[in-house]
Amino acid sequence: MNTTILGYPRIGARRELKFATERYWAGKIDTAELESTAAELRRRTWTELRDAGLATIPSNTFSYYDQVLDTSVLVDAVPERYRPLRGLDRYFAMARGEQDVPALEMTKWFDTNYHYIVPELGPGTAFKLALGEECKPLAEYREAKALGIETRPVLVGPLTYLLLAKAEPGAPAGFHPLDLVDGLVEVYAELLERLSGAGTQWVQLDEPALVADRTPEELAVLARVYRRLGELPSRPRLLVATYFGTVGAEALRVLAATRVEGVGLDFVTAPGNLDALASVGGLPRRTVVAGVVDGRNVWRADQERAKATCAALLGLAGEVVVGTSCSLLHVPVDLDAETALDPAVRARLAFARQKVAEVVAVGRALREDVPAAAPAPAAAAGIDHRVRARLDMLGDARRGDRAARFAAQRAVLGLPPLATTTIGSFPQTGEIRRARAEHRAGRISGDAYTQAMKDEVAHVIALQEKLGLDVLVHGEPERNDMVQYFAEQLDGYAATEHGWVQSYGSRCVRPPILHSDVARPAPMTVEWATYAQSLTTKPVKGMLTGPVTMLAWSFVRDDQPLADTARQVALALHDEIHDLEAAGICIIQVDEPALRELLPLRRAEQAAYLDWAVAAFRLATSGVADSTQIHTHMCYSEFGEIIGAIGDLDADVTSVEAARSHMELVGDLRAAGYENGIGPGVYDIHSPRVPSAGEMEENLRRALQAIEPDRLWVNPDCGLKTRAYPETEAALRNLVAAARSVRETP
Ligand SMILES: Nc1nc2c(c(=O)[nH]1)N[C@@H](CNc1ccc(C(=O)N[C@@H](CCC(=O)N[C@@H](CCC(=O)N[C@@H](CCC(=O)O)C(=O)O)C(=O)O)C(=O)O)cc1)CN2
Ligand code: MET
Ligand SMILES: [Zn+2]
Repeated sequence: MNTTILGYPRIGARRELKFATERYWAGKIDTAELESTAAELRRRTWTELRDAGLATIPSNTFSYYDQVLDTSVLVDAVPERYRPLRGLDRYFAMARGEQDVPALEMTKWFDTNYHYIVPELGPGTAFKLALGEECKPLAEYREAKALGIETRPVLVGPLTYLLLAKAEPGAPAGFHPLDLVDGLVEVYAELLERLSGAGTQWVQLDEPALVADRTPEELAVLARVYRRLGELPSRPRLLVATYFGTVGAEALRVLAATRVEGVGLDFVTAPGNLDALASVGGLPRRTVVAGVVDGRNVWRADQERAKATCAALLGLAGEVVVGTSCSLLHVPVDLDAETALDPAVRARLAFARQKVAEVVAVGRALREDVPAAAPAPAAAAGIDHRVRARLDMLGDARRGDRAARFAAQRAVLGLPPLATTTIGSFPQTGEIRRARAEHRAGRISGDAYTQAMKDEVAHVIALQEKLGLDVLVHGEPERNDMVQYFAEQLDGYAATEHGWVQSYGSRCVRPPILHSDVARPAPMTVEWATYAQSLTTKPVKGMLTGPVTMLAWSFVRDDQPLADTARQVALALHDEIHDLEAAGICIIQVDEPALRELLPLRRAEQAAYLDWAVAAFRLATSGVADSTQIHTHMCYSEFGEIIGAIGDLDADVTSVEAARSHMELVGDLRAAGYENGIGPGVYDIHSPRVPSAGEMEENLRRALQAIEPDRLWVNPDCGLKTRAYPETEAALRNLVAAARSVRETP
């Protein structure tokens, strides 16, 4: 039985790529050194996969920043403003921006916490294949081959690429990136011919866009793309990989009518793929890569079940290949690196390396027709009867009337129109992280660590007063991450030491593992908030992470509905909010940046999700005084489908990422009936670039066309933790100046 995986983490078991890239950006190493680190990581991955006994090994799963950006560079979809730059400098400028060239947009990759760089296309985009060393899939294929390893290059499929792209600013109204399909397909055709010339046997074209609802026009494009590629006289065999959901029968029928040799289907998220396959009469002469090992969650596979799924497929496909449900990019590298996990939890886990072994084991069990070696993973989980009883008793979660709240808050807070604030975090400096690492390693005491963080809070408060911000934050220095920090204090969650997963570019997260019932043994943030508030007469916002985001950015138990788990987290937050309120904190922000992320890809499933997601937020924020102002924050999103839900959260103020999408959102929110405060991010914090006061002022004036000044808040588009102090201070100074200037001359 053939075995494969759809992709592998590229950041390195010890985040080697992250550190090398950041050193390159800081000018501490040169291109050659960065490239040699990258080559070493690729070599290790390929040899490890080969040595694990995997039959077919993917390549071109490496990236310096993002695979969609790689594709843009590969097909020369490089907007004019980056053209004066070359090579890696151009590549990183597209990803991160430079002082006078803003970055491309970045957004969520489907329903994951991975972010891709959005291609910007226009009628004038002329696709052209990058050649030589710049032709990355070919270069990587040859590099692996030189190591004696035959690989299957992985490409973003043309349809998915175009569907993820956006029209460049100023493109004619009727233009859609899909209009460019013919030109793009010719570039893929040329690439396939070149790969074939180099000896490539199989190419994987990732088309996860096929698991969302697609129009007949889009399906027609799908047909056009794969008919053309299928007809090429000399080409590798084509595996069209889908993942994250159920492929529609229509899309499968389209693929079946082309010469595509293989299709990848996700049987973990979407057992319905079995029916979809059956409904088109199977794919009798094709290869089906059966995604039976979960590429997105960390639970050990039930190998007997995986084997049974593959066995059920045998009658529906010409060949069945045991595989992962998606790329392993979304899970940590190696469970063996974890030494401190509770053994009972650990026994239930598998990370990327272990998942490769699971794929190989299922393949062997099928081939040799023996039972799969490992027993089914032990069932969950600690039950907390008290939490369950409280949740059973809770009634309707609601707050007072909007107008009454607005008046009560105005009386208590007395804020100016266009109130200025930030999203919560201030720069996480090397010193802060070092202090935390020292504390973790036992080299400094808990008291010394706490003191160092308090000093940082005092510094952040003083800085905000100096800058003249209206609503202050404590800066979150004590938090390693906005989810992990809370997870470490809640029962039912476990944290990893090395379980890093790429979130975007060089940025990684260690998603905690939610394995049992969640409960809050003690207040989590009250001391930090009250300490910060004691240093200033201006209001300090308390800062919490909302229930949906606490799930979206964790690995969550799959033995009960997410909605039930969300209510447990919401109850813990509810208690925290009441403790903050009792301690005199008048403004509390409950971040839900991942509200959009968990939205099901299929429209039919979205309403049910939004119901429980909104209910969890409302449960968390229910019962506070009218005069307590609840904020929420969202970022990285196409907000279209959730715009109604944002209103239903009924936060008093919502700050949203809008800088890279030019304030359109304020009007959209109002049009959807949202009446509370809005803080559209007036500048993009993901880039070190410092926007001028004039630029931010322009954004504010645009926003004022859709909202009254006393409902408009002025803030960056996300937290400042990834920035350094010099640019942060400069940008915030400009932000305050912009707000003042608009207040003075409306
Ligand atoms: N979970 C999550 N998902 C999210 C976001 C988020 O904030 N959290 N934001 C959005 C964007 N994604 C982001 C993801 C990561 C980071 C980020 O800054 N990550 C940091 C790591 C953050 C962290 O956990 N830091 C820890 C551990 C730091 C660390 O590695 N320390 C070193 C030592 C460092 C030293 O000695 O200087 C070590 O232990 O080896 C801490 O502060 O304690 C990074 O990659 O650099 C930012 C945004 C969407 N998804
Ligand atoms: C990814 S949303 C970040 C919100 C958080 N309060 C911060 O400022 O970092
Ligand atoms: Zn944010």
